[in-house]
Amino acid sequence: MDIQKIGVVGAGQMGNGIAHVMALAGYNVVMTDISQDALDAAVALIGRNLDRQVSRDKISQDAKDEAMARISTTLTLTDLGQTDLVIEAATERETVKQAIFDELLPHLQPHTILTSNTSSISITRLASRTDRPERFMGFHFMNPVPVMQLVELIRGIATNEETYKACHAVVDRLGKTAASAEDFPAFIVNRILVPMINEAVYTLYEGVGNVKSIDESMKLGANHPMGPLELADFIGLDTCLAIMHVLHDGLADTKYRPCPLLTKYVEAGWLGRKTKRGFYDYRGDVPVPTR
Ligand SMILES: CC(=O)CC(=O)SCCNC(=O)CCNC(=O)[C@H](O)C(C)(C)COP(=O)(O)OP(=O)(O)OC[C@H]1O[C@@H](n2cnc3c(N)ncnc32)[C@H](O)[C@@H]1OP(=O)(O)O
Ligand SMILES: NC(=O)C1=CN([C@@H]2O[C@H](COP(=O)(O)OP(=O)(O)OC[C@H]3O[C@@H](n4cnc5c(N)ncnc54)[C@H](OP(=O)(O)O)[C@@H]3O)[C@@H](O)[C@H]2O)C=CC1
Repeated sequence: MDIQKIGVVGAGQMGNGIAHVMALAGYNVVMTDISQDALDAAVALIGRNLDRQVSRDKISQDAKDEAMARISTTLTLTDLGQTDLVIEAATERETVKQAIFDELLPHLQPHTILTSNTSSISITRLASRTDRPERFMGFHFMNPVPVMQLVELIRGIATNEETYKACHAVVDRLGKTAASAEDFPAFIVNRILVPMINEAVYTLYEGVGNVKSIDESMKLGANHPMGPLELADFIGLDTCLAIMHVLHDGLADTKYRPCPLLTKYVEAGWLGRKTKRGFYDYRGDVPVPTR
């Protein structure tokens, strides 16, 4: 199947990264969001990230200019009607994703593949409520998208081989590595990574360490590039909590119980870097631990 035009729903940190790498690989991209501010911020950030790649001789100025010219934005979801592949990267809430699919589906061409960048939600369940479960799958990028090599591909129970192969070919064209994961809660990476983050929050909650000592211990003691609390802020605490709920509900095992302190931060609206406060406060020149 020949994929040329790609729709990206949600212009947050994942949506902008997905649009960036797709445009750089030569795909035409239409990005949509409910907020014009989010779209403007995403385009500006893509421009800055591409500039950095130019300044480090990773790409040419022409490649940057061509990539920017391939990205268009719209507030109207139905403008994605002429795309060959849609990647939904909106907020990690099933009702939000469901409402997007309900509005979008009547306008999609029959051949269009619909995918979700969900971190954890059942692909089979999302697919079952669409008109194309055989052309639906999980297309899970890692953050930051321009840097991370892996893309998890998750087939729902009904996903057909042609859809899987077409998505795999897109990952290949991006120069990234596809890993197949079965459709169980949070797939592979987040099944392992997010309980580790949740455990770091319990370590903080129980007073075993503070934010600085926990992050430093894991960076210097386990060679992680970021400490678990810094990483949680980077991912978004709302997303981390949503993933823990999916694991807890989907596997019915108390070992996945979300830490009450993680819930508290989300209740406060302290969602990490994107709201400028989480386990660190980012409002000043340097991040300051909040505990
Ligand atoms: C929740 C989910 O569903 C799944 C997930 O994504 S889980 C999260 C997975 N991601 C991780 O675990 C990331 C862990 N952190 C890291 O790997 C590193 O800290 C990092 C790559 C983010 C930054 O690395 P660093 O060495 O500290 O910083 P730095 O040297 O400034 O950056 C390395 C490169 O990344 C680029 N980069 C860093 N942050 C970036 C961003 N947000 N967007 C685009 N590019 C970025 C830099 O430009 C630099 O590029 P070059 O090599 O071309 O020069
Ligand atoms: N953060 C991460 O590290 C990773 C996240 N993911 C997944 O990617 C998805 C997006 O996450 P992320 O980018 O971090 O989240 P963000 O919160 O950064 O961005 C989500 C964006 O979606 C927008 N949005 C909300 N509702 C709609 C809608 N109905 N139509 C269009 N856009 C909408 C939000 O707008 P507004 O802000 O106005 O609500 C926001 O701009 C989630 O499913 C997440 O689990 C996958 C891999 C890694």
